[in-house]
Amino acid sequence: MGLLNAKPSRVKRASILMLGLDSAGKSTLLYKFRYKDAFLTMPTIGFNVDMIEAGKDFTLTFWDVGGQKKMRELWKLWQGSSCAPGFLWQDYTKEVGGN
Ligand SMILES: Nc1nc2c(ncn2[C@@H]2O[C@H](COP(=O)(O)OP(=O)(O)OP(=O)(O)O)[C@@H](O)[C@H]2O)c(=O)[nH]1
Ligand SMILES: [Mg+2]
Repeated sequence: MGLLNAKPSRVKRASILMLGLDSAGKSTLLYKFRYKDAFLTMPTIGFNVDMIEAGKDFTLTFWDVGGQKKMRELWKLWQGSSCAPGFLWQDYTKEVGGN
């Protein structure tokens, strides 16, 4: 009964799938979004999932999937899902080289 009377949630939700090779910086970016700070990360085994309130009525769910070769097998699990794919690659040489 309670469920029948429940009002539909006004909160909008979206999911972002973070894909990229190992050490591209996916987990670092997610922790930065989540905690506004850089974290010491470990290579992701499997995946991390985190929900972030992006606005008053808007939440984003991030799926951060490990990018090591043996983890890339998992990527296909999200095939056909409603997640928006976000590919991440990184060229750190620009940071250290100053180009
Ligand atoms: N210089 C520099 N290092 C970074 C940056 N982003 C991440 N790193 C470093 O790169 C390493 C790997 O970062 P992660 O965020 O764990 O990489 P990942 O893409 O999650 O890797 P997997 O979990 O193995 O798929 C860590 O030592 C980070 O500190 C960046 O923008 N600049
Ligand atoms: Mg990671």
